[in-house]
Amino acid sequence: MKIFNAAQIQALDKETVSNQYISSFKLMERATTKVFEKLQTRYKLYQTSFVIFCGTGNNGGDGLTLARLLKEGGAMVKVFLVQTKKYSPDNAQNQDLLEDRDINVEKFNTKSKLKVKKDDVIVDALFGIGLHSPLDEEWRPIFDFLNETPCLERVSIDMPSGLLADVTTPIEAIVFKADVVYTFQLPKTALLLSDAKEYVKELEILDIGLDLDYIESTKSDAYFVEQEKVRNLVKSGTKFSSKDDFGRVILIGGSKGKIGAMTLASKAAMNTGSGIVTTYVPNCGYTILQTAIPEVMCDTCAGEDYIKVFPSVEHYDAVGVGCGLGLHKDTATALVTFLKDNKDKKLVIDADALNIISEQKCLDKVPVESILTPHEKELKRLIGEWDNDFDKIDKVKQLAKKHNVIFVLKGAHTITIAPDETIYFNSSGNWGMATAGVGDTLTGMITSLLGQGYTSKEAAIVGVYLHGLAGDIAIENIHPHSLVASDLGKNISSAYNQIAL
Ligand SMILES: NC(=O)C1=CN([C@@H]2O[C@H](COP(=O)(O)OP(=O)(O)OC[C@H]3O[C@@H](n4cnc5c(N)ncnc54)[C@H](OP(=O)(O)O)[C@@H]3O)[C@@H](O)[C@H]2O)[C@@H](O)CC1
Ligand SMILES: [K+]
Repeated sequence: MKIFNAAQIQALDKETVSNQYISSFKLMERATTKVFEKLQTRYKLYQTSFVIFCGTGNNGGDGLTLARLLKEGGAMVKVFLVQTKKYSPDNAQNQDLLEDRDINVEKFNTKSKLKVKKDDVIVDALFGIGLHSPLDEEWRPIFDFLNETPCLERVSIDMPSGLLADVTTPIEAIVFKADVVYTFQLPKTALLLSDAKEYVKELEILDIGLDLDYIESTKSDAYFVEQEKVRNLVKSGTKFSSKDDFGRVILIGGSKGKIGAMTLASKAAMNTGSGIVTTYVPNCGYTILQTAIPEVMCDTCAGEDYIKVFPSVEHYDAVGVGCGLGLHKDTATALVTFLKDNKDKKLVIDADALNIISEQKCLDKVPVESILTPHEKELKRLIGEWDNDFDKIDKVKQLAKKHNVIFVLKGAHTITIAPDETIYFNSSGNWGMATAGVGDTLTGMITSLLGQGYTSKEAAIVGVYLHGLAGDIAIENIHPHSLVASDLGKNISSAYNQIAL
């Protein structure tokens, strides 16, 4: 699914109205009906009272439409409407339709005293994608009230008001803190970034039937990766496949006390479908690995507790480096030599291998089309501080382009950034996955896919999605708090099955 900026969405809105021969009023009704249907399943309408805050534009128009639909659905509804001289035409038309409906509509300004009861649902329909700059300070008392007053839940239509869709919103800006945001048709970049975590606790994208031809023909560099995209990329075996067809991969890493990372990565590589997985660990890991995973071959180096020499990787289709590797200076020297000696080998680089690359300042030695999978701290060591998420993405984009490598920035919507400056936000996964070893599992999975013949970009996109989906399937039976990295490995098979459906 493409991600559009606000201007592109507004153009899409116009194209839809023109190509589908409908009025913008009808489109608003269609969009809001989708929100209404969501609220209908979220709450028992006849027992719930909604206080809807409406702005002066079409976001406010959605709020007014919703008020009518909720009232018809049996809910109690109260509307606060921003006082102004000029409302958008669809907003004004929906105001007219509220007359004689026994809905209390109260006009307010930034100095007004508002009232919400503790079991009301607050609906924020103040500003949507028409917001052109951060809100003025005069709005602070209103938003402080909306964000702090006790209520049942906070719902935003399209955008949490105050959040800009496709450029950064300053940290101190005034923004509504939504429990759930129902956004129309396509996600907006700001909704997917961790900077917005306080404002978007849950996100749902509602298909409102906007013009598909326009979406198809409009260029975008950013995508939201969903199941359908991954389904089209996943390869399957044939009756005559042999283990050689599924790639031979090697995972290099481990140090005393961190062999578990290699166990997780190797097991995940097997479960993702590699024909043959070899692990290369220091001596202390040999018995552990051979006992833990009979399917994996184990090779060791001269070092007892850490890796002193890297192996030859000539005969492998893909190489994963870094899980549990440690930062011993001999390991660091060996890694730098390894990078220099294997310029033509695409690598998956994670954890301490990334930390060593930062310390040794040798990103330029990383083979082209390698995949780097840093979490936030590892990324900071690589690129330094950033001002905000948009700045972070820009910096990584430049680096990916300069070195011709892929970055996988692990997080809530793990972001894959390719050297051609395309960006992929992942849609699968859950908070239970914020636990040790989950990154090692991902490294094993991506390495496996690379070994199976996926391009680097595909391996990253598919690996990240599959990994998140395995986590989502795991929490069907395990509480997110109790999820551990091994649960992901166990559910890769179910994730494949679900994608194939
Ligand atoms: N996409 C779709 O297909 C569909 C979209 N739909 C809905 O339309 C919404 C977009 O509506 P929209 O364009 O009318 O803009 P909206 O967000 O209501 O705000 C406009 C008002 O805010 C004002 N304003 C702006 N910045 C400001 C600031 N910093 N501080 C103060 N004021 C500021 C601005 O003022 P002005 O720019 O005129 O000076 C204007 O008065 C979209 O989010 C979705 O909910 C659905 O109905 C149907 C399908
Ligand atoms: K809103």
